[in-house]
Amino acid sequence: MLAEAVGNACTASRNRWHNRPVHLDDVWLRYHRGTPWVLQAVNARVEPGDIVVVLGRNGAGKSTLLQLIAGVLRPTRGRVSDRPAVVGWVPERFPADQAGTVTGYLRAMAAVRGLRPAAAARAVDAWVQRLGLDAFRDVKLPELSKGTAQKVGLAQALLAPPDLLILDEPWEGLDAATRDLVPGIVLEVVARGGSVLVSDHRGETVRLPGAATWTVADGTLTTAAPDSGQRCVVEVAVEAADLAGAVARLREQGHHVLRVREEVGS
Ligand SMILES: Nc1ncnc2c1ncn2[C@@H]1O[C@H](COP(=O)(O)OP(=O)(O)OP(=O)(O)O)[C@@H](O)[C@H]1O
Repeated sequence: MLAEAVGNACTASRNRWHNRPVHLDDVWLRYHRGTPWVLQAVNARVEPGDIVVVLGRNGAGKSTLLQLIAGVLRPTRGRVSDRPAVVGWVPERFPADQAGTVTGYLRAMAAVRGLRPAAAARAVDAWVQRLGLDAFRDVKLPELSKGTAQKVGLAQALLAPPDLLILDEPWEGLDAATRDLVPGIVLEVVARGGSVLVSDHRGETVRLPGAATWTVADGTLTTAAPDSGQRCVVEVAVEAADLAGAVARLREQGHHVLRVREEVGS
């Protein structure tokens, strides 16, 4: 199901103009005729470079909204337009009841995303290493633990660098070590001009400082821009021989250097 959904999302959106905001125009969704609306009259845009955290209680409609933006669901009314060429979608629960091994599945997903076999193999190796999946390369998907399956779900979304990365509750299913990798992965997507949406019902937004927040409640969406006064601490390791120069450059660029210490374990 995921392969099909991702394939649909990719082909439906291929050839669209890159680096334009994704628009949601008067989007309404209900799952079945005659049932209550899950989302009503939603208008929003996701700019390139945006990080958006989607908040809301259980059942509020966060996953529904993310799936509409990913192109996995179609609005009942209204439209989602200007979705970029490569959309990475990580569902809340990776559907592990599929045939194949971890590497077999990931290579197939890389092919769905248009990677040639050599590039696919390189991308799979890189993400298998980075996400600590090496020991599970030849394990069949249904035999994976829930947390390991979630990592495969994350890897498949990153095989081709996504212009839009959509993570549904990444803090829920992933192990602690992988959760710690998520902010860095998000920043890499944004640094390349992509945008990222992350849903979160546990209030772990602190892991993504500088993000805009969207709140889903009673079928409506309320958006809030990032706090413009907020500052973040970035730890940067530099060569000791270049320390003075690096500190001077950071100060020239207007950054506040808080302290300098030796890197432990280097
Ligand atoms: N496939 C579906 N068919 C019918 N109703 C659905 C379906 N998926 C979700 N819903 C309903 O739509 C509403 C919104 O669900 P959704 O999963 O989007 O909420 P959520 O905010 O992501 O919740 P959670 O935090 O628990 O994941 C809920 O009432 C849910 O029961």
